[in-house]
Amino acid sequence: MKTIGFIGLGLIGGSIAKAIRKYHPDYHILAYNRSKEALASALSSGIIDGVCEEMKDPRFGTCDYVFLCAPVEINLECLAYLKEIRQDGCIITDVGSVKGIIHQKVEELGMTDCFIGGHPMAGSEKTGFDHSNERILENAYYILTPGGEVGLEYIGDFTELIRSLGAIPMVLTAEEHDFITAGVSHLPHIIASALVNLVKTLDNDAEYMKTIAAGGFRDITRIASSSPVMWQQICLENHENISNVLDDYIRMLIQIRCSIDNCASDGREADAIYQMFASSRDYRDSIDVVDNGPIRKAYVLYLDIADEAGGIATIATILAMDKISIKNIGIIHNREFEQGVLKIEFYEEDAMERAIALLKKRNYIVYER
Ligand SMILES: NC(=O)c1ccc[n+]([C@@H]2O[C@H](COP(=O)([O-])OP(=O)(O)OC[C@H]3O[C@@H](n4cnc5c(N)ncnc54)[C@H](O)[C@@H]3O)[C@@H](O)[C@H]2O)c1
Ligand SMILES: O=C(O)C(=O)C[C@]1(C(=O)O)C=C[C@@H](O)C=C1
Repeated sequence: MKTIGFIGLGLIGGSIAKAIRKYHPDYHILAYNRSKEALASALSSGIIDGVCEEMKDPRFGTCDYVFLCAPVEINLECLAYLKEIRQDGCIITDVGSVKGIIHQKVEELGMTDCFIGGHPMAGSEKTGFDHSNERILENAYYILTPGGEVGLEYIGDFTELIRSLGAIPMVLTAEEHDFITAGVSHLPHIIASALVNLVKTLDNDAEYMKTIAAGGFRDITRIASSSPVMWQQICLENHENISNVLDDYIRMLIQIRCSIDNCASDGREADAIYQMFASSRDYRDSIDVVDNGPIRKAYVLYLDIADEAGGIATIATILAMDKISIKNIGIIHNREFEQGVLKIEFYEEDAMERAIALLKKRNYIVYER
C-alpha cells in the first residue's frame, strides 16, 4: 500500500488520481486543490481518501509520491516545503508541460535526489477535474526527467508505477524534453491559435468562413480552445526553443509562398508544391496511431495485394463471409510501402484479429502496425 499526494486536482491531476484508483484501489490518495468543488467531488466519488485543507499540509509528509499538478508557478512554490517535510524515500514529481524551469528550481533547492520530472503526452483542450478521465494516460508516452542524484531503484519504481497506469514511460533529459515538445506540442498550439485568429480577422460580417469551416479547419484547430493561461505560461517558460522552432516554421512558410507564386506565374516549382504534400503525407502516415485516452484506437492492418482487377473485392468478400465489418479500405502509397499496400481499418480489435488470422491462412502477407 502506498500513499500518494496531489497538489492540484484538475484535468491532469484528476486523471492520474482516477487511474491510480482504478489500478491500485488499495492506495491511499490525499489531495489539495484550490477549487473545493473538485475536492468534494473526488472525495464523494471515492477517487481520493482525504482532503488537505492547505497546500502546506503536514500530511504530505506521509506520502511515497507527491504529484504536483497545479499551474507551474504553484508547483515551484511547493517544492521548498515538501523538501522539509518529505519522509525518507518520498519522490516528488510534477506534470508540467515544460521541464527546464522546474529542474532549475529543484537544483537551487538541492532536491536532485528526490525529484523526478514528469509529463504525460496526453490531455485535452478542456480543464478541470470534471473533464479528467482515467483513460487519458492509456498508451500515452509519459516523459520522465529524473534529477541527477535520484537512486536507480527509485527511478525504476516510479517508471513501474507510470507503466501500471497504462502509460508508456520514456526517460529524457529536461533539455531534450523542452526541445522536442517545442516542435510537437507547443508550436502546433501556436499555429492553431494563429490560424483561428486569422480566420476571425478575414471573415465578413455574415461570418461565412465560420459557418462553412469543415473537417480540415476543425481538425487542425481543436487545440485552439485550450486554456489561454496555461499556454501563455508555456510560451514564457520554453521561449527559447519555441522562438527557434517558430523561426524554422516561418522560413518554411515563406518558401512555400515563393513556390506557389513561382508556380502560378510560369509553372516553375510545381514539383516543389507536390513534394511538400507528398512528403508530409508519407511522414504523417508513418506516425503510429495508438489508443490514446478517450479517443478510440484505429484498428488497422496492411497487406500486400496483387495489382489486378477485383483484388480488393476478393478480400472484402473473404471478410464479409466471416461477418467482419470493414470501417475503411483502400490502397495507400508511402515510403514504407513503396509498392503500395491495401490498408484496412476495422471498428473493433477482435474483428482485426480475426481478419489477420483469415488472411494469413489464405497466404496474404499481412503487416500489423
Ligand atoms: N491540459 C493538458 O493537455 C496537459 C497535458 C499534460 C500536462 N499538462 C500540465 O499539467 C498542469 C496542469 O494542467 P491541467 O490541464 O490539469 O490544468 P487544470 O486547470 O485542469 O488543473 C489545474 C488545477 O490546479 C488547481 N490550482 C490552481 N491554482 C492552485 C493553487 N494555487 N493551489 C492549488 N491548486 C491550484 C486548479 O483548481 C485546477 O484544479 C500544467 O502544468 C500543464 O502544463 C497539461
Ligand atoms: O490533446 C490535446 O488537447 C493536447 O494538446 C495535449 C498536449 C499536446 O499534445 O500538445 C498538450 C499539452 C501537454 O503538455 C501535452 C499534451
